[in-house]
Amino acid sequence: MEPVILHSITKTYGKEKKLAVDKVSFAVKQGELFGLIGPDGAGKTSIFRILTTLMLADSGSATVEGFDVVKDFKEIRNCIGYMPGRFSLYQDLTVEENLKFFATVFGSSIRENYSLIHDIYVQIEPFKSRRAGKLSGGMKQKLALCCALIHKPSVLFLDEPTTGVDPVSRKEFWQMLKQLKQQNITIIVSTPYMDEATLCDRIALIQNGSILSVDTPEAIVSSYPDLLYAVKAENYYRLITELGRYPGASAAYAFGEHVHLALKRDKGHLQEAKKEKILSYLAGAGIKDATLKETKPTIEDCFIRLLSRNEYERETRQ
Ligand SMILES: Nc1ncnc2c1ncn2[C@@H]1O[C@H](COP(=O)(O)OP(=O)(O)OP(=O)(O)O)[C@@H](O)[C@H]1O
Repeated sequence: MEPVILHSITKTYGKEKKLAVDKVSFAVKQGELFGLIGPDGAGKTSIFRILTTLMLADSGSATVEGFDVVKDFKEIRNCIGYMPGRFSLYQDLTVEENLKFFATVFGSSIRENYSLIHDIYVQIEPFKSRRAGKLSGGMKQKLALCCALIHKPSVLFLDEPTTGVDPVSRKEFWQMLKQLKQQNITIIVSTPYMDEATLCDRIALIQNGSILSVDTPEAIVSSYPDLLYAVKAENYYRLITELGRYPGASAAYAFGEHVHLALKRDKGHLQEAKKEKILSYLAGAGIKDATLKETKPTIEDCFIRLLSRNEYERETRQ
C-alpha cells in the first residue's frame, strides 16, 4: 500500500464555501520525493493540513501509512514530520533548545536519532546557542527540517520550504532532500517554483484546487504536443499581442525576456520555412526587429498549457 493516498478530497472555507481543494486524488509511492507544484493559493497548504490531520476535509478520504486521516490522527501524528510554510520554531529558544523540545514532545532525544539529522545539523551546530529568531533564512530552514526529522518520521511533509530562501540555500536544501531519500523516507514537498519540479521523482501540478497532471517531470515535458518558439523584440507588449493573433498559435505568453509562442504541429512544413513565416508575419505587423528560435518546453510551459486547457474545459462545462 502506498504511504500517502488521497481519494477525491474536497475542502471549502467559510460561509460562502470558497472552494480550495477540488476532488483531489493521487498516491505517493514508498521512498518517493513527490512535489506538489502550483502558484500561491493553488491549495497546497490545505492539502498538507488535511494529510497532517490539522484540518478536516469536507468530503473524500485519505490515508497516511495506511492510517485514516480522520479516525487515526494520533497514529499519523507519530509517524509523520511536518515543516509548515511559515517559520514554525520557537524564536526565543536557541537552536539546541528547539531541537530538544521537538525531540521531547515525541518522547525521543537528539542522541537517539542523531544519525538522521547529522549531515544537516553539522551546518547549524556552530550556532547552537543562538536564538532561532536570530538565524538567517537558510539556517532557520535547516533547523526546521532537523526539528521535523528528529522523531524519525517515515513520511515527511514540507510546505514551501524554499520560499523566500536565497538561491544557494535553495540548492543546498534540495541536496539535503536527495540524501534523506536514501534513508527511505517518503517526502512530499510543495513549491511555487517550477524549476524545482525537475528535482522531484514525480510531481502533481495544481491550480485552483484541481490537479492538472501527475507524472514524472520527464513524462510531463515529453508529452508536450506543440512546437515552441522563444521570440524577442524591443516592443514586448506588441509582440505578445501580435503573436497571440498568429494563425495556428495555441498560445503566446511572457516567458522571462522572451515571448513563448506555441504552435500546433502540422505535417509538411519545414522548421526554417515556419520561422520565416512567423518573422514575415511580425514584420507585416510592424515588428521588424524580432528574433526567434525553437526552444524545448519546460515544466512551466507544460503548466501554462494544462492550465488553459483546464480553463477551457471548465468554461465549456458551464
Ligand atoms: N482559513 C481560510 N479561510 C478562507 N480561505 C482560505 C483559508 N485558507 C486558505 N484559503 C483560500 O483557499 C485557497 C487555497 O489556499 P492554500 O493556502 O491551500 O493554497 P497554497 O497553494 O498553499 O497557497 P499559499 O502559498 O498562498 O498558502 C486560497 O484561495 C486561499 O485564499
